Amino acid sequence: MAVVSVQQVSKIYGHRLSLVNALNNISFEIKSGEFVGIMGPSGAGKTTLLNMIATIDQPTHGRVLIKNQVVSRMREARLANFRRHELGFIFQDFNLLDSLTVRENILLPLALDKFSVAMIEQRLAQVSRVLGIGNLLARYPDEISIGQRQRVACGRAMITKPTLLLADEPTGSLDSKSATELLQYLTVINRQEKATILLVTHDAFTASYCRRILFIRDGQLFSEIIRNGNRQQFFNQIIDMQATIGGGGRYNAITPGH
Ligand SMILES: Nc1ncnc2c1ncn2[C@@H]1O[C@H](COP(=O)(O)OP(=O)(O)OP(=O)(O)O)[C@@H](O)[C@H]1O
Repeated sequence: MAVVSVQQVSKIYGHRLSLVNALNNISFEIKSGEFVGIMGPSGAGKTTLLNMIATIDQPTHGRVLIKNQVVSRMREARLANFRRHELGFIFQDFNLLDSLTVRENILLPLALDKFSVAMIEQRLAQVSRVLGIGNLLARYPDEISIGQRQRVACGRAMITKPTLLLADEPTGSLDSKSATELLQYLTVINRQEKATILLVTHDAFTASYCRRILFIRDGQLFSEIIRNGNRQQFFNQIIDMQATIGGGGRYNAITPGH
């Protein structure tokens, strides 16, 4: 089943005299349980595309469906509810609240729902186990490492068991060891929790954990590669494609093998 269906989406920013065609008639689908990356040179339209799928922004033309619902035309009140139940977000800068404990941060998305205490505890235990943060629950964000903070942010994104986990440069603020750990956790989440994951990255090492990469350039789908062999081979394929597409990335690739 297609979890995400992007149908002939275009996005034009600006006014009559200064129009920017950020996305240009782009179409693709993401199936349930996939782990997909979006890559492309700076200005290619990656964030714009992620924002459309995240329901943060709306296309100028075309439509975006998530679980067969047209989110690109949904009214805000319904959208807020949809977002809260169906989507999980992981940002580069974590967005944790410093005045709340790790436990409170993770449970925040459940605050508006009426779940039983037993259900909440069970889900928290599950998420903490998958992410290895069970011993950090009583601490505050400034009492844990950067890598642990990103795992907590990941826990908060997962707590509602969202249909789709969206990540914008999730390893951008992490050192290579923490980045590797996070990517291994995302792989476990993808396999064990059957979470569909979509991430945007400039970094070939991060992208090599995905199973499929969509490359975009000038707001259009340029190419797509699917992982068949091991991660090192996929990493090399990604580097080759980056060279083909031109522009590479803003960040230096973290070399694999860490
Ligand atoms: N709010 C906006 N108003 C006008 N133009 C915009 C706006 N947001 C993005 N753009 C333009 O749309 C194009 C795509 O931008 P976008 O941020 O999606 O690219 P990106 O691939 O995410 O780039 P980067 O890798 O540098 O983050 C760029 O030309 C950008 O300048």
